Amino acid sequence: MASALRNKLVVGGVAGLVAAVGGYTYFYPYARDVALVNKQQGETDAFTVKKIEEAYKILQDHPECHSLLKKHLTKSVVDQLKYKKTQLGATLYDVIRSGVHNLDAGVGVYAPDYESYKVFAALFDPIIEEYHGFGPNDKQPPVDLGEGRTGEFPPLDPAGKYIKSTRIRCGRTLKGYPFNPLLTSDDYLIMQQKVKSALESVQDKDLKGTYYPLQGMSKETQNKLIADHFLFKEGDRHLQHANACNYWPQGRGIFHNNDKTFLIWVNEEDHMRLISMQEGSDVGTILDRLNRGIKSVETKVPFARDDRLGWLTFCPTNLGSTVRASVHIKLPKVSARKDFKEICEKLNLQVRGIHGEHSESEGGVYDISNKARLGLSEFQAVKQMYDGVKELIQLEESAK
Ligand SMILES: Nc1ncnc2c1ncn2[C@@H]1O[C@H](COP(=O)(O)OP(=O)(O)OP(=O)(O)O)[C@@H](O)[C@H]1O
Ligand SMILES: NC(=[NH2+])NCCC[C@H](N)C(=O)O
Repeated sequence: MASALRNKLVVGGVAGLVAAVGGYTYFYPYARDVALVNKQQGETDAFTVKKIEEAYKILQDHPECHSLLKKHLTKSVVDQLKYKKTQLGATLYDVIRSGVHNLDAGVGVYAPDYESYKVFAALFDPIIEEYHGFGPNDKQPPVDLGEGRTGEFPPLDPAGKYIKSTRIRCGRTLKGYPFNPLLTSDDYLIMQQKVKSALESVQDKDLKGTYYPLQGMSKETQNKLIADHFLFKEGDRHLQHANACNYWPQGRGIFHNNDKTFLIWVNEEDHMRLISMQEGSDVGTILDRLNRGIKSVETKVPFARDDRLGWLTFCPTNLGSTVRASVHIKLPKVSARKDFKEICEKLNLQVRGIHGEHSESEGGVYDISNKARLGLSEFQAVKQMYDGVKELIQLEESAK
C-alpha cells in the first residue's frame, strides 16, 4: 500500500521521494537501497574473504608493483579488515580491487562510500599519511578559497615564455550519495538532473553555460573536447576496475560556459569536478572564476564534507581541499636534468604528461601541479603550485 504526501511517499513502510526523470517516475527511498542494505548486512562472505587473501598474495608476489596499496596492505591489516563491511555493503575487496587489477598504480585504492574511510581506516590512514603528509590526528583546516586575495597570484609568466595554460580544479560530492561503485542507475539520472537544474540557475555572465550529457554526444564532439583538454577521457582502467564506470555514459556529462573557461564534469570520478582554465598564466583570475563558480553551485546542491577529511572524494589523493592547480609548461633546460622529478618532488609538485594523469609529455610540455590536497586550504594548495612553479622558472632562467 502506498500513501502519497505531496511528492513524499511511503511504500511498504519505507519513506521516500517520488522523482520524475526523463519521462519516468521513480520511487527513491530515503534510506538508500533498503533491500540491498538488508541483503548485504553481516560479515563479508567466505568467497570475498578468499579473494582478499589472494589479492594480498598477488600484490606481494609482484616485483614491479610499487603502489601505496601494496606497501600498506600488510598481513595484519588484511586480517584486521577482511571481514568488515560498511552499511552499504562495501568490503575491503571493493576498496583494493582497482590496485589489484592495475599493478602499475601509484596508489591503488578508492572508497566506495564515505563510511569506508572510517571502517577501513587501518589501510586508508597510512596511505593518506604517506601521500599528503596528513597524520591520523590531523584535521583539514577550514575552507579558505582565497576570496579577495586572488591578487596575490599575478601572472606567473607574463611574457608567455614558458606557460601555455593554467587550470585549477576541485572535486565535490553530493550530500547523501555514495561514490560511483554504489550508485544505482536511477541515482545517476537523479544526480544529473539535480546538477543540471542547479547549473541552469547560474546567472553570473561569464559562468553561464550549457550542460551537455555524454549520452547522445557524438564521438567526434567527445574526442575533440578530450583532445582540447576540456573533457575527461573514457575507459580509465583504474576507474573501471574500481567499478566506477557502471551504466556509463548514463548520468555523465559536462557543463561549460561559452569560452570554455568554466567547466563542470558530472559523475566521472567524482560526482562533480569544477574547473576553471584558460591560456596563459593568470592564476589569480582563474582562481577568482573558480571561486565564483563554487559559490554559485553550492547554494543549490549541498556538498558532503567531513570534519577531519574536508571535502569528500572517491580517491584519497583528492580529499581535503580537493584542489589541483596546474600549468602546462615547457622548461627545456630544467626538464632535461636527470633530477627533474626529484626537484619537483622537493617543491611538493607533481609532474604529469600533456594528456593528464598516466600520460606522457609531448613536445617538452609538462603538466605541473601541487601534489598535496589534504591538510592545506584551497588557497594554500594553489600557493603550493604557484611558489613551486615560480621557482622552476627561476631555475630555468639561471641555467646555462
Ligand atoms: N594547465 C592545464 N592546461 C590545459 N589543460 C590542462 C591543464 N592541466 C590539466 N589539463 C587537462 O585536463 C585534463 C584532465 O587531466 P587529469 O585527468 O590529469 O587531471 P584532473 O582533471 O585534475 O583529474 P585527476 O587528478 O582525477 O586525473 C587533461 O586533458 C589535461 O591535459
Ligand atoms: N585520479 C586520481 N584519483 N588519481 C590518483 C590515483 C589514480 C590511480 N588509482 C593510481 O593509483 O595510480
